[in-house]
Amino acid sequence: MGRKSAKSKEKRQQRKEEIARISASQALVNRANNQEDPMAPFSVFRKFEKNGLTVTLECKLCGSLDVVTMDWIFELEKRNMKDLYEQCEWGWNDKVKKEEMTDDRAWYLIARTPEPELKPVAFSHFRFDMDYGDEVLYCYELQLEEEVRRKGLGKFMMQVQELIGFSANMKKVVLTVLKGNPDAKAFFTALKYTMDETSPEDNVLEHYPYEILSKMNKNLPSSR
Ligand SMILES: CC(=O)SCCNC(=O)CCNC(=O)[C@H](O)C(C)(C)COP(=O)(O)OP(=O)(O)OC[C@H]1O[C@@H](n2cnc3c(N)ncnc32)[C@H](O)[C@@H]1OP(=O)(O)O
Repeated sequence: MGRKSAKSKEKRQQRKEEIARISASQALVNRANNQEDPMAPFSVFRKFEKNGLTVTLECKLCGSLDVVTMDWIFELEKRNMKDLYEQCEWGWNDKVKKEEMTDDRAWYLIARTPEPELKPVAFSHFRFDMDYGDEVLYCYELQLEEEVRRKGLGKFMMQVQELIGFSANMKKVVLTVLKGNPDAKAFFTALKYTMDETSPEDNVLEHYPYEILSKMNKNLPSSR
C-alpha cells in the first residue's frame, strides 16, 4: 500500500511538471506569434547581395499579404512541388494546399528584387508551433524561382529563420523533406540539418515518402 501511494504521488508530480513544461512552451510560441515583425531586430539581414543577386527580405503574417503576392506564392509552390507530390502517395490537391498556405498562423519570409520592380523571387512559409510537445519554428516551405538558385539565397533564408526561431527561444527548427527530392535533401544536409527524433522509420508494413529534419537551438540549457 505504502509503496503504491508513493509511486502514484511521484507520477502525479511528474504529470504536474510535464503540464508546467508544456504550458511554458506554449507561452513561448504565443509570444513569438504575437510579434509584429520577427525580423525587426535583425534589420541588417534584410538585404542579401551575393553572386550577382540583390534582394531584400520582408517577414509578414499571411493575413497581411496582398492578393498578388499570395497568388505568386501559390503558383511558385505548385510549379516547384506538384510533380514531386504526385510522384509519391501525397498527391497534389490545390484546395488542401491553399488552405495550409493561407492558415492564419502562417508567417512568410519573402525575397524581392530591388525597386522599382520589387518582383518576388523566393519565399519561405514558417510557423511558431508546438510539435510533439516542443516549441519549434517549423519551416513548411522554402521555394526559390529557378533563376535565383545556387547563389546562396536559400542558405541565407534558412539562416534568417534560425535567427528568428532561436532568438524567440524555440527549441529547434524543423522541416519535412520528400525522399524523392534529392536536391533539397542535399541542400539541408549541407546546412547541417539532421534526422529529427520524430522522423518516422520505414518498416515492413509502412514506407514513408518523407523525412523530418531539424537543427537544435544550441543556446538553450540542455535541461529543456
Ligand atoms: C522544407 C522544404 O521546403 S523542402 C522543399 C525545398 N524546395 C524545393 O525543393 C524547391 C526547389 N528548390 C529550391 O527552391 C532551392 O534550390 C533550394 C531551396 C532547395 C536551395 O536553395 P539555393 O539558394 O538554390 O541553395 P544555396 O545556393 O543556398 O545552396 C547552399 C548549399 O546547399 C547545397 N545545395 C543547394 N542546392 C543543391 C543541389 N541542387 N544539389 C546539391 N547540393 C545543393 C550546396 O552545398 C550549396 O552550396 P554551394 O552552392 O556552395 O555548393
